[in-house]
Amino acid sequence: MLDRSLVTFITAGDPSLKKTLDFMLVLERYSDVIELGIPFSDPVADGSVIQKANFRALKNGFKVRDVFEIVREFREQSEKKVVLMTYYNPVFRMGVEKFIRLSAEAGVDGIIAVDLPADSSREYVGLCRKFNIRTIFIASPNTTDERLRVIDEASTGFVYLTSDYGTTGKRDRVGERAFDLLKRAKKTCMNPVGVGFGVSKADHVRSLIHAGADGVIVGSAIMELVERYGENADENIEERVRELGRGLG
Ligand SMILES: O=P(O)(O)OC[C@@H](O)[C@@H](O)c1c[nH]c2ccccc12
Repeated sequence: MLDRSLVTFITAGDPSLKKTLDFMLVLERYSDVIELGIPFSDPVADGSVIQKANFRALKNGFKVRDVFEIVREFREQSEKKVVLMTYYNPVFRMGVEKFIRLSAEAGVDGIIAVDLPADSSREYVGLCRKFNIRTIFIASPNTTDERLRVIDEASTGFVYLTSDYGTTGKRDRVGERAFDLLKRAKKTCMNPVGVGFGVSKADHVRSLIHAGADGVIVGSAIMELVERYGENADENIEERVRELGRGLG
């Protein structure tokens, strides 16, 4: 699913469903995969920028079903890959099979269920295979090689490497931990690997791709623009994503 790819993340429904579609149509011109986040009331893996985006979207009345409608409308205008990012709770509440089926019908390519451990995902992975949805599981710097193998086996899209401990959010630099994990993952995993958490400058993108990453994921550096400019963020997003893409070489 990744090959020198820029993956761009936005939270669905912030500041509105209509603007989410507009932003996706900006992102798709400069990125290879769009990761669309489903707002959740207790986003424990997220730093303050994306937390606040979640709360704004929920306050605006976002419903999980809305995300399928956005993807359906996006599909009328673009063939770029779309991956849903969600906590497991909304999937579980809707019913796992129904969630995956509605995703597939809308034109979703993959799902990241961020708090579903790879080793308890058998049923979920089987259903994703059935509906032709790629699975993406997450590994972090403290993940052992043995666990990396389990994560790789459950994944069919790519393996998501978090650059650091803690939550999503911009960081000044890409630390050694990210490069260590990347090196281990490239040895251990059959899937392509993407690195996210803190990637916010073209230089970060360049150094990760140079170190062997198949893709990088950028979220907070985009969502902070939505926080600042709201409905009018399109041009700022375009400028930032274009600049980040330069790092792909
Ligand atoms: O925001 P950052 O630091 O650029 O990281 C990407 C991230 O936003 C996106 O992939 C994401 C948003 N919420 C998540 C929760 C868990 C894992 C990943 C995510």
